[in-house]
Amino acid sequence: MMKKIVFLGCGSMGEAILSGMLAAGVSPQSVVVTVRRPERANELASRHGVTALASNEEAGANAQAVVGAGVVILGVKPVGIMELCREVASSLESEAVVISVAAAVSLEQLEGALPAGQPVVRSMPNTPLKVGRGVVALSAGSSVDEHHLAAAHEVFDGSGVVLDIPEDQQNAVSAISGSGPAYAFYLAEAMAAAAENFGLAPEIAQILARETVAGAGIMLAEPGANATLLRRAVTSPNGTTEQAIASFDRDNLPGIVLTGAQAAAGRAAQITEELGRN
Ligand SMILES: NC(=O)C1=CN([C@@H]2O[C@H](COP(=O)(O)OP(=O)(O)OC[C@H]3O[C@@H](n4cnc5c(N)ncnc54)[C@H](OP(=O)(O)O)[C@@H]3O)[C@@H](O)[C@H]2O)C=CC1
Ligand SMILES: O=C(O)[C@@H]1CCC=N1
Repeated sequence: MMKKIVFLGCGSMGEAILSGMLAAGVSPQSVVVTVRRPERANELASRHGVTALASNEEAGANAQAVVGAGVVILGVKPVGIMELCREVASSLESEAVVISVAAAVSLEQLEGALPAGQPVVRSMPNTPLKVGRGVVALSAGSSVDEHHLAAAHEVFDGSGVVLDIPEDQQNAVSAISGSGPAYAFYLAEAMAAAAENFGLAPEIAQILARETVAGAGIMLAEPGANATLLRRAVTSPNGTTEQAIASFDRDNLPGIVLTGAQAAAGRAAQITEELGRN
């Protein structure tokens, strides 16, 4: 049987990873999750068939969960993650691979809160892992060997593309693929609002925007797909799309996206610094 996989914290991101992992064939019997609220624990247990513990109900839930675990995924918010590391430190197996999904929390900060020599991997996943189309970037800590890194890859391999990157690129990755699903959803929201502005019924507006962004995403997911070529295929010379793209260019949509991504990466750097002061 596969060694136990533990999620300490299982909200939006944790559940997306969990869903992708189970869909890829991992047995729910090998998974234990912890959350704070009992109602959330019950929800996860009944939805996925995993063992779920609530730390508000059982004070030692996190420490209890990591005993005997081969992989421990830290799925909590950056604030509180170091406290969580210290809470479970003495219960971790020395060979357990600790994978943080937290934006902005450095390997140095994580390693400082865990036992010396603990293998730690910093990751930046995204929620499309839930549907098998995620992207995850991994950066290995100082005690990670090839077996530990392979174990981290194995967590995500069945539900998306896994990349190995230097840690100093993590904030940039976070600003593109970590936050990126929100940018795509925001575009869908803006398209629906534009449709309503034309006088279309709200439910029709939602369908048009949702199906269009989803359909375009599926086309982009085809092997060898190229966003520029796909865009050009819609843009007839002297046609209608051309006018919309020209308007987006005049309003500098690429510049707007760049400034937004820079703001996201800047916030990550700020969070790292704030955590360092605690
Ligand atoms: N959301 C995203 O798209 C992405 C998020 N991330 C990272 O993922 C991490 C989690 O974010 P997200 O999933 O959005 O946040 P959520 O608030 O949705 O999830 C946090 C989870 O942690 C649980 N939790 C908090 N404290 C404890 C504790 N002490 N012990 C056990 N469980 C605890 C919460 O339980 P309860 O529900 O009971 O309160 C909840 O299940 C963040 O660090 C973020 O940077 C990274 C990439 C993308
Ligand atoms: O917004 C956040 O902080 C997290 C990290 C990347 C996506 N969501």
